[in-house]
Amino acid sequence: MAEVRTLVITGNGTNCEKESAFAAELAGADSATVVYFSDLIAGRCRLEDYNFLIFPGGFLDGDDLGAAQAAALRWQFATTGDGTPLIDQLNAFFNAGGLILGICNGFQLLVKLGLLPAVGGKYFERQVTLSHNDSAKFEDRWVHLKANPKSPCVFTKGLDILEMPVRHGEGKLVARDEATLQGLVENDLVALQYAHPESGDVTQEYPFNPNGSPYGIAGLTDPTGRILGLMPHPEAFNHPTNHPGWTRGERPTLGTILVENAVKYIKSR
Ligand SMILES: NC(=O)CC[C@H](N)C(=O)O
Repeated sequence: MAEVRTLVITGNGTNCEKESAFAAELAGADSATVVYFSDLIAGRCRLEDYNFLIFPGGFLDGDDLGAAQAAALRWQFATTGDGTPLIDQLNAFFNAGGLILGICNGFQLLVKLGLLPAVGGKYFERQVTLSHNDSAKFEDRWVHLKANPKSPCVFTKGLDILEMPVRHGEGKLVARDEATLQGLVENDLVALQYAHPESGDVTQEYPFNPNGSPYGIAGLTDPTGRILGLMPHPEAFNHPTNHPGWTRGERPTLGTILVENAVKYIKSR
């Protein structure tokens, strides 16, 4: 049984790193370490020592130039203590079978880095982006999600309807053209979609779809299913009392089930 060594990367404006590490601990990970991006640059921490990487939510660089845009450039061009490109470590981490979870701002980073959706196995090539919500304002509310049973995603395996909070200003998936969007759907890279709370059907209706994302896209995976990026916050629903309906007896599945699935997957290898 493989040991689950989780790394949560913080600094430059993330704000959900502790909750993300807590979610991994709760899910049974053997360790969950929070490190600053600067620790990677200085060579004090190496990605090869871990097998589960979490990019947490927040406001990297204050969302200047677009959410996670500056951070994506930092990842692309930074070199580490020994002068080698940091991106090589990330590439090697993924090729060694590591799992990657990007939550909200972390999802924006994965998309801008081109790690998602990687249609056709083309990694580190930006294919889509996440842009301003149709409402043109920050959306802070609970949403219903439907997991796509056909998706290869290891995080959403066996799941159906989930509930989680969203809190973002730039959550609408935007592609160059309709064919690109179709490619995501046809390749089952859409892992999670906003759903109507009553029918459970995928929805474009505001506010159930909080940002106007086409096909209700709330989360994407890559062709291997080992990367998940999503706008909602699974780590923020780690106990029944987090849910607004808990005093009425509502007990939906915790958001942290996504992290549990990841931990189980690594342990089963
Ligand atoms: N909660 C988050 O991670 C927010 C992401 C980003 N800052 C946005 O507003 O879209």
